[in-house]
Amino acid sequence: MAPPSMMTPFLRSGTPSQSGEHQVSSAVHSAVHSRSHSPTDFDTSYNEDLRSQLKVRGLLPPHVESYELQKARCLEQIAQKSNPIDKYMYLSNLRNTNVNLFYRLLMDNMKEITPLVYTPVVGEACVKWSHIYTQPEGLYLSYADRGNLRAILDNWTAEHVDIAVVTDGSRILGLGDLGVNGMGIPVGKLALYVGCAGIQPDRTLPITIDVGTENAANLKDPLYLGAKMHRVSEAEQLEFLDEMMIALNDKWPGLLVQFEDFKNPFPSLERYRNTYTCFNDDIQGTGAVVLGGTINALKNTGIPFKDQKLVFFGAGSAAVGVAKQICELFIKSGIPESDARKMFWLVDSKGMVANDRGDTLQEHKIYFSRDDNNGQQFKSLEEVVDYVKPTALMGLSTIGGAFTESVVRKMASYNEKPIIFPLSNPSSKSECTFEQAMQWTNNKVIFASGSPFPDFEADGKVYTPGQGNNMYVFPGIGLGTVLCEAVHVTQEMIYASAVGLAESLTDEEREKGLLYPNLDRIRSISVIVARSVIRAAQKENLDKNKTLQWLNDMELDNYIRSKMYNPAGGDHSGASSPTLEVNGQPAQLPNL
Ligand SMILES: NC(=O)C1=CN([C@@H]2O[C@H](COP(=O)(O)OP(=O)(O)OC[C@H]3O[C@@H](n4cnc5c(N)ncnc54)[C@H](OP(=O)(O)O)[C@@H]3O)[C@@H](O)[C@H]2O)C=CC1
Ligand SMILES: CC(=O)C(=O)O
Ligand SMILES: [Mg+2]
Repeated sequence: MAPPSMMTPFLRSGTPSQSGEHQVSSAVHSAVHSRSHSPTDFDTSYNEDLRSQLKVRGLLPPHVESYELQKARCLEQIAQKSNPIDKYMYLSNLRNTNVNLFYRLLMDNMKEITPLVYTPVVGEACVKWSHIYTQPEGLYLSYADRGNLRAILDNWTAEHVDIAVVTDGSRILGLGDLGVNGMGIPVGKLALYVGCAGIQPDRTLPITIDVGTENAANLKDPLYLGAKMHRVSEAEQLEFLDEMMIALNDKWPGLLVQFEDFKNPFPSLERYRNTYTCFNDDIQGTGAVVLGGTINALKNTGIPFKDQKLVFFGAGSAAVGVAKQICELFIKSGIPESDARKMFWLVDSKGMVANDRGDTLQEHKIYFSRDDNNGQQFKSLEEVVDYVKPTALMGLSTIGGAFTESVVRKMASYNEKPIIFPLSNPSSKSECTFEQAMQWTNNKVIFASGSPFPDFEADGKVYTPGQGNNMYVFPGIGLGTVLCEAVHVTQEMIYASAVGLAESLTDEEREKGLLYPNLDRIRSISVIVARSVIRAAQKENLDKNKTLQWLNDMELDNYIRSKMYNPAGGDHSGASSPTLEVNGQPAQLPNL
């Protein structure tokens, strides 16, 4: 996302940035006119009238192009780049110079482009961030600026911000502490907010807080863009976050803050969930997306809930978030809580999580810690799988390849249809691949992974893997929260998003045994998720926008669609009137 000063046609305010606007626009294009141009003015699809209005006649090549031609050029250029990081950089540049074209391209080619702007390629981009950096794409809040954060927010000139995604860079995907190089994650998540749920691009704000890093390579790297210091203490970080939350809500009251990729995300979630409008995507969004897929997977096994046994490899924020959401499904189905929590076995770096293991368990592991292992301790995943004989195996460990052939074959020997979800990101950290899971289970596996894998062909049949990635829910959670102006994001709203997702499968998708809908339908899925979230917020009386209560579901869906950003036409669900403005007036859009 370009800073708003680089996106003039979307901006409703004419407020110049304190420092950036003149500098940025002159860097893009020498100021040959009194009116400084935004990069977004340079769109070859603009017709003659619009070119005149914008004073860009002569600055653009003469041929007025259809979107199809523009798209063909973009796709050709992407195809010509020989490595993923070059494709990522091309797309970043396109987003910063022609936001409409970027989002049309993304929306029309979700399956192909999402992996280039999100997992897996965003992982590589983050690792290399300080080396591939060309321009600011979000707000960097430095520890050195504590006490002054409110003033720094004024440098971001957007009049409105609906959603901010914030990371401290301490656990970027499964790649560890990347410090400020983690900026690729808020940028990528917000691109999906726009592409998947139609949040207005100029109302999104990627934030990376720089509170140090423990990444030794970054600390030594002369090109590293963050402060060369070790991380501040947990208490100091919380104090900094307190200041940030106050400042954000002062500048943009009621904005939604999404916390992302914190190594220890529990303290901030507990601290802010009942005070501000916020959620943690790794605990709650992941919990919801995996619950949604699990609801469909459990149906496919035909095994009653009470007989399900789930082993989690990894017992961090994502694993516990997922286990809690699935546990809630069991409880809501009538299984007593004391029995439901016993259907889960967690495995961390020290082995199976049990009360008598001899170490002090972190707070978040205690709920699912076993007390029925009669003193037996299991160090390896395989030992736990032998002991439990699970119906489902979930991977949220950051350990690529951890679901070995032996483990996966055992899952297949215990189950007619084993559920195996290697959910760690990016692809290099996936606990196994789709191909491996298929081959080692004789194609019986019910599968979803965090990062995308290609289809697998066997016996003349094409099998499609599920992608259990929170990208299926966080855009809709955000959209619903923003539209009904929910004051908090509650567990009921998160749970509702999962149920909405699970129910969004078409009959055809169900017949094929899919767990998640086709990604090409993501905009309509986000409408369903948003509606589910809004209804849940209304039930809890957390919605400030009461007018939506009067709408039936069809009317509410139409309302949601009408509010979704749509880049200048195209046959996308949720098409709304274009947002392009010229000198504060709605622009006549070219007929694309
Ligand atoms: N698919 C999706 O949508 C999402 C996927 N994820 C992915 O999940 C992964 C984990 O994220 P998160 O929970 O936040 O990270 P955490 O760091 O909080 O958790 C990682 C967990 O894995 C355990 N672990 C690490 N090494 C081993 C090992 N060798 N053997 C067994 N367990 C091990 C850790 O053990 P210990 O507790 O002992 O340190 C910890 O419990 C990441 O790869 C992330 O990309 C996250 C969010 C969404
Ligand atoms: C997808 C995601 O949020 C993660 O891997 O952290
Ligand atoms: Mg994450």
